[in-house]
Amino acid sequence: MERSRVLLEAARIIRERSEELATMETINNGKSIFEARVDIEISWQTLEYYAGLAGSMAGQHVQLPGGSFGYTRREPLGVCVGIGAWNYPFQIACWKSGPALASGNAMVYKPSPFTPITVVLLAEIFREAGAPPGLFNVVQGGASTGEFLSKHPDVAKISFTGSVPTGSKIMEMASKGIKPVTLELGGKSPLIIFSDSDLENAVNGAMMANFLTQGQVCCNGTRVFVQSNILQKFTEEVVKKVKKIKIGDPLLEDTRMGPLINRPQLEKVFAFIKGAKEQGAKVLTGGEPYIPEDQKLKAGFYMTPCVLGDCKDDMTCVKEEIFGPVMSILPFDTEEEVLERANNSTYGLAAGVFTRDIQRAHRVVASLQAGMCFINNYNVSPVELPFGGYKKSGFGRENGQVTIEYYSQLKTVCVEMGKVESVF
Ligand SMILES: NC(=O)c1ccc[n+]([C@@H]2O[C@H](COP(=O)([O-])OP(=O)(O)OC[C@H]3O[C@@H](n4cnc5c(N)ncnc54)[C@H](O)[C@@H]3O)[C@@H](O)[C@H]2O)c1
Ligand SMILES: O=CCc1c[nH]cn1
Repeated sequence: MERSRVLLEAARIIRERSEELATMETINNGKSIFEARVDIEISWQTLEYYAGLAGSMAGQHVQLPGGSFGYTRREPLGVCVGIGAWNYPFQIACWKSGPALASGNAMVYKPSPFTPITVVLLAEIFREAGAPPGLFNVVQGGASTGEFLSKHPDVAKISFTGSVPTGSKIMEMASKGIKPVTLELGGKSPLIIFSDSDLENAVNGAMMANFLTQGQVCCNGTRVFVQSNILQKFTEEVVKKVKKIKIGDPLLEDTRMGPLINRPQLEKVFAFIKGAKEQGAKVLTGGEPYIPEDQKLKAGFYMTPCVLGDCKDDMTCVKEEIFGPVMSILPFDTEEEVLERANNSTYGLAAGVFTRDIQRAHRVVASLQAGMCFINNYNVSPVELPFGGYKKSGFGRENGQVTIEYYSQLKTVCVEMGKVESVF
């Protein structure tokens, strides 16, 4: 209950300061203030949710013959390290610290060097909320700092959010110390639109699946499979909507797309679009540098959101994670065919299906190789639901009750009520 009170107070402070925190997150990352507000809301909800679980953590009591019994205790791991990506800086820190602190651990958190600011505010908020000094710590730095923390003998667990290559290195370092890891890695998720979908919903779902946070979202449904008989109508509607996305100063109320995180990321996205064109894809809209009118924004890393048509499964833009505002549209004919193509990826973070046929919806998600599946929506993140990947998208989960298991260890106590029967 003591941990619960600290988390609830931290959630209250975040709620009270949400406008200031959202503004800082926009400055930190470049995402629109509109989206940053949602991130902050999800963040305090996360702390409230784990505050609710903190007081009810319990083990099991197991009866054994002769009045003997056993019981289990759920115990903290110790010092947990959180290493975060730059796309949801404050929210990722709350997704990790909420369950870590609720379970009785301390946390050392390293944000991405591209977004160092808001997690420091989170640390101040935890202190103000009554967390003892040293319970939640922020260490700034890049790869070498992350490696130092991952190898440190006093660290009990590492929870990592980032790319597959870094995740693989972290797993290797953790293996030396036999430390548990949670890996929230990248994706190239499929979104399947059947012709019986509510078209307006499906189009809105595809927009949500591709263009939040300038397309820099791990679970984005960037391979949009559309049943051939609605391909033309769907594509027209999506292109119309994408052209209307308001790009510009992310601190303005009506902006929906700010700049990408940095110059290398922008150039990487343009290289994917160039490669897509060379491989035969057609740019239906966007994919160009965007120079805002406002003088002070001219050096920003802006681009117009892009839709690619005439895509094929073996194109690089369809196989690899772009991590930018680029949607690839792929036609399909049958359920069987689309399932095989959707699963033909080394990733397995998320997947989505739009259909009015509820039996088909459940049949399809049961066959999809992805940790987070959406039916008739995409990219909603309720804290009550576990989130995480299959295959190279990682393992372990964030959010939901199950995450307590990733931040605690189980002790079994066996109690003898009779005499010791020695075999010697
Ligand atoms: N599954 C998820 O929940 C999720 C969420 C957000 C982002 N991502 C993924 O993250 C990637 C983009 O983020 P990124 O560019 O920040 O990823 P990244 O792997 O480059 O960096 C992530 C973090 O790891 C640190 N790091 C880098 N090298 C390290 C090393 N050798 N040892 C220890 N730490 C190291 C970085 O400083 C940063 O804090 C994408 O692939 C995206 O899909 C996944
Ligand atoms: O980027 C992936 C999804 C997510 C949102 N918040 C943390 N991870």
